[in-house]
Amino acid sequence: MNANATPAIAVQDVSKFFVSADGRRTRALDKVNLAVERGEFVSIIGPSGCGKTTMLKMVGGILDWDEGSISVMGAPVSGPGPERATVFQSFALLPWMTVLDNAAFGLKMRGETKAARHAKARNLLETVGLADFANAYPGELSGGMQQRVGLARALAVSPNVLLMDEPFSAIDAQTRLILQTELLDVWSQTDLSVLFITHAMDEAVFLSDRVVIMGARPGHVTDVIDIDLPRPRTEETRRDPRFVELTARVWDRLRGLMTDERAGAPS
Ligand SMILES: Nc1ncnc2c1ncn2[C@@H]1O[C@H](COP(=O)(O)OP(=O)(O)OP(=O)(O)O)[C@@H](O)[C@H]1O
Repeated sequence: MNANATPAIAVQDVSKFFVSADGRRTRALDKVNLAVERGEFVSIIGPSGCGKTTMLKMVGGILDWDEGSISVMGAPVSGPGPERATVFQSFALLPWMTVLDNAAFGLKMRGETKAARHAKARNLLETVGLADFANAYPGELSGGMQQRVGLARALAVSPNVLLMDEPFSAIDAQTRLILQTELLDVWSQTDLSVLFITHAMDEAVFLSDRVVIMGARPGHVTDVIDIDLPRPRTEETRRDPRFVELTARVWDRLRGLMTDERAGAPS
């Protein structure tokens, strides 16, 4: 990490309002501050509706905000950009395209030649363990395999910043653990900065350098927990007493927020 560089993602005092069908203006996010340093892996966790996806969409440049500023790699966000790629919960693959063409899709949008984009996509399919499935269609793959294609597609465009919106939540629990390790393997070989949304506390702790906890109504950052577990993280990490302790700390904080929410208290 270059300590002198501007953060990969800088969200400063950002507020967001939504207007409902009856014209009511609701504050969805309240003065959110968040930084992801270059090469850092940061997760956001928080109760349903606290604005996690809204945050990610704003950083991705597909949703405007009302107050504050957001910059990525030192430049103000004014729309989507080539330095950012997103991996979605729903995989968002095109069912009529082969795995290879799905992985190469972002490169096609950038106007790269077929030979160049296929060569790059093949490389990435190899990285995510799907080299033998290049000619298959998404419908022929398991959920875990489809999400590996989603990851290959995102990485193909060589982003600086990877935005991940609950990417493993539709995947069975065992495969999910394997994908977490695979993601860290890929990340450790790059200088990617990752902003990762999850509902799973153990996932947030296992993956991250820092876990950002958000409360709801309106969405705001309540805590940032440093995850001082050594890397590389392995299956041993999950049995480390420090891992258990940090996961419990995240849960204590979240449980407090949820209890406050049920009682109608501000968190
Ligand atoms: N397009 C929209 N119009 C109106 N309200 C919206 C819109 N999108 C989101 N909201 C509201 O903003 C708040 C934050 O939503 P968001 O989807 O970002 O939360 P979240 O933390 O990602 O939730 P979940 O964990 O359930 O996915 C919610 O109260 C939601 O109802």
